[in-house]
Amino acid sequence: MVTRLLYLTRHAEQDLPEPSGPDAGEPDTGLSERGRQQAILLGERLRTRRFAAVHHGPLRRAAQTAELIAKSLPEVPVYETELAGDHLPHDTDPAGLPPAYAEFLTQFSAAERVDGPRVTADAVRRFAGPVGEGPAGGEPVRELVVTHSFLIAWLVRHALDAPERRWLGLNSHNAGLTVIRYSAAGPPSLVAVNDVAHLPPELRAPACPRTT
Ligand SMILES: O=C(O)[C@@H](CO)OP(=O)(O)O
Repeated sequence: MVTRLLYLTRHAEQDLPEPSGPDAGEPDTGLSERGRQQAILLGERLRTRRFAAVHHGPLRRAAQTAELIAKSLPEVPVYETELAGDHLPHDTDPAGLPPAYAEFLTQFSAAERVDGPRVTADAVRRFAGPVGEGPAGGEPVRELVVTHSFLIAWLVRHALDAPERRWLGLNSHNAGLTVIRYSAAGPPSLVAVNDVAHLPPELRAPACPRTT
């Protein structure tokens, strides 16, 4: 088995229009100008690493982030995958949770509570473990996944073997970097969590507010 270094980033800042009504839903918009700068800087930070692939979710904010990062990673294949999409990772029982978390969970439909955990379990099977084969010479396989806050929270929780409800409250910065190391020698280790050293202070957005 070959060690996998899984690089995870939440998409860069989204360009959000003014809310158009309580039932408008979340629009599938691309990046703001700040978001574009965040993505470019993350790409420059990753430029010296050798990646096997970049994967991104289908929504425009993730696709555009991946596209800008990939400009710094020529030769690296880029794949769109639903596994990196924005899904509720777990149908968490609100009983006993702090009221803010319980309230947060009420927004998800029955379908989202079934489909999200199923896709997320597939994502764990695909990304969260060492790989069967890799480059010669013992070099780890690096993959970058450009995704959304929920999947990063779930993979961090999974790496720590923390109770399932603890995905709540793990929030990611736009274009923040989390790196998880999976080897056959032991449990996953968190190499970096929500690292924004590549962003100047003015580009460090506050953490995703949804579950705080
Ligand atoms: O909607 C949100 O709060 C998160 C959930 O994953 O998505 P995003 O990272 O796209 O903001």
